Amino acid sequence: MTRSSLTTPPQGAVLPAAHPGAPPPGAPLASHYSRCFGCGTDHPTGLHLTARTPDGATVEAEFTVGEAHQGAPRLAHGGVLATAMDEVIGMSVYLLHKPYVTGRLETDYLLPVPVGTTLHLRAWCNGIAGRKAYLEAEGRIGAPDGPVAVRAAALFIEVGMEHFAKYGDLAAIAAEHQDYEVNP
Ligand SMILES: CCCCC/C=C\C/C=C\C/C=C\C/C=C/CCCC(=O)SCCNC(=O)CCNC(=O)[C@H](O)C(C)(C)COP(=O)(O)OP(=O)(O)OC[C@H]1O[C@@H](n2cnc3c(N)ncnc32)[C@H](O)[C@@H]1OP(=O)(O)O
Repeated sequence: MTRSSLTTPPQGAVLPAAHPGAPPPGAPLASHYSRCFGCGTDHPTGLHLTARTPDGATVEAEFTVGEAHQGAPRLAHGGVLATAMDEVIGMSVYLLHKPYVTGRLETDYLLPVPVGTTLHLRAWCNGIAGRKAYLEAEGRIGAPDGPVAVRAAALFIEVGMEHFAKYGDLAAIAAEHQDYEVNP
């Protein structure tokens, strides 16, 4: 992955331990919001990513490129692929049971991805320093060990729940997340 210093963990960054409340290996990860473009089951044209964690810290998911995801004819749009990377990375940091948002997302496109392709996605954390989480993801064509089509590196920033109340709709999130303390 070609990555900038902004998405490279600094010295002293630590790898997070799996959260005790992480889902068991192989269990499906619930969507964090039913209308999310990446994982929402109620989104009409979203990516509908379904994911699981093999170890409580990393995430695996599949995304099949459809008609709604084209850029050039019959080829996936690069922005849609970046969304898939953002989402799977977001899911991995979400395993830490703290709210984070994407601060920076860097993407390398290595191969074109035709409509109908299933991308096998994987995301993991390279370290945490203060509010900053340094994460990475890859998407492989056709199989978990298939050729790499997309790689991404990201900096996610930890925020308080007030972030979602101030800028978004905290009530809509809270309605789907009884597990989060909304007014700590
Ligand atoms: C109930 C459950 C919890 C919530 C559930 C709902 C949603 C939660 C989201 C995800 C959940 C999970 C699963 C799946 C996920 C989805 C994937 C998609 C995720 C997204 O799609 S999310 C939307 C896009 N995202 C944004 O909408 C962010 C807009 N933005 C801001 O809201 C602010 O910009 C913020 C908060 C980022 C920082 O603002 P701030 O005021 O809090 O802090 P500040 O600016 O001081 O930054 C602190 C330190 O980070 C460094 N820093 C900041 N930004 C940087 C950058 N871009 N590059 C390099 N360094 C950066 C500074 O340089 C400083 O570094 P230092 O401390 O060393 O000085």
